[in-house]
Amino acid sequence: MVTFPNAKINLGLLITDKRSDGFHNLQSCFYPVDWTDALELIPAPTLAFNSTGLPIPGDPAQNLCVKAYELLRADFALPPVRIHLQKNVPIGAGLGGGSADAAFTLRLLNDRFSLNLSTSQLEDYARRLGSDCAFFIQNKPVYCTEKGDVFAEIAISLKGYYLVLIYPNLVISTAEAYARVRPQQPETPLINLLSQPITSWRDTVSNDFETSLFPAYPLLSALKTQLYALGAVYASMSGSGSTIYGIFDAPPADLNQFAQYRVWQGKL
Ligand SMILES: C[C@](O)(CO)[C@H](O)COP(=O)(O)OP(=O)(O)OC[C@H]1O[C@@H](n2ccc(N)nc2=O)[C@H](O)[C@@H]1O
Ligand SMILES: Nc1ncnc2c1ncn2[C@@H]1O[C@H](COP(=O)(O)OP(=O)(O)OP(=O)(O)O)[C@@H](O)[C@H]1O
Repeated sequence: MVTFPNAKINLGLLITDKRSDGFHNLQSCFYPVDWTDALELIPAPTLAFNSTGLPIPGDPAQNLCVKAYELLRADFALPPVRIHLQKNVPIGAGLGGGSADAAFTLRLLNDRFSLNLSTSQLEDYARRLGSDCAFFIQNKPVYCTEKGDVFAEIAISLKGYYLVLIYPNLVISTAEAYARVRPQQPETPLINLLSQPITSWRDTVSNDFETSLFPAYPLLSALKTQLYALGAVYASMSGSGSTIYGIFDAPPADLNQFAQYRVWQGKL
């Protein structure tokens, strides 16, 4: 069985306070994007994992796909499998790539071995693997709060818009990015700002990680400025970076200026 774990972008990201467990509460909208890895799972004599494509730092035995398998094997009599991951989505990019791989592994195992786990049970397992993981179980636009793993409906559709993602070959660790932020309660909840027309977002919808990361990495704010200069209706950093995205009414004319970076473009 093969599936295609996709990336996400954050439409706004407000970090409101630090929790007693060391994590941060946030407000954001997660929006799925069609930049994908490929994940294959087949029964095998022993558990095996390998990946192709972008190199994944760290021990393969600690890969989030393996962790997802082991999490379910602790509760169910799962047979051994061979997991193959073709890694395309950049890492340390704010695109949730590793989290998607973990969530899609849970979903594949649930389907392949008829575990009959409900959506909310799968989300509970996903939460144990990472804050972003639970989103990828339903994988639809949501408003999220708390650690980024509690979801509410949001009436938002960017259908018809065009998205450009620029990954500037810069790995930003999520933990380090959180360590640099100063949490702050917003005057207006993000959901109210997102309910206004997208043309207003440039002045109202922000990503709090930009405040601490842009001074350290001027390239990131330069990329955002370039996307606005190309006509983006809205541009921002995704998650804890380093990907900068632009939302356009129509495909932008000239992306050659980003040739040295990894660029993804497509319809939303
Ligand atoms: C930046 C976002 O991508 C926004 O969508 C997410 O909040 C990050 O989620 P994630 O990569 O799944 O993060 P996790 O693997 O759960 O946590 C990595 C590290 O980030 C910090 N962390 C993460 C999520 C959160 N709400 N508060 C935090 O402080 C913690 O130091 C944690 O040790
Ligand atoms: N399947 C996987 N894909 C990517 N990274 C993985 C995976 N499994 C484990 N990891 C580990 O997670 C680290 C990346 O985590 P990090 O949260 O910074 O990035 P991310 O998963 O690309 O998404 P985001 O930046 O949105 O959180 C890698 O350095 C790697 O050690």
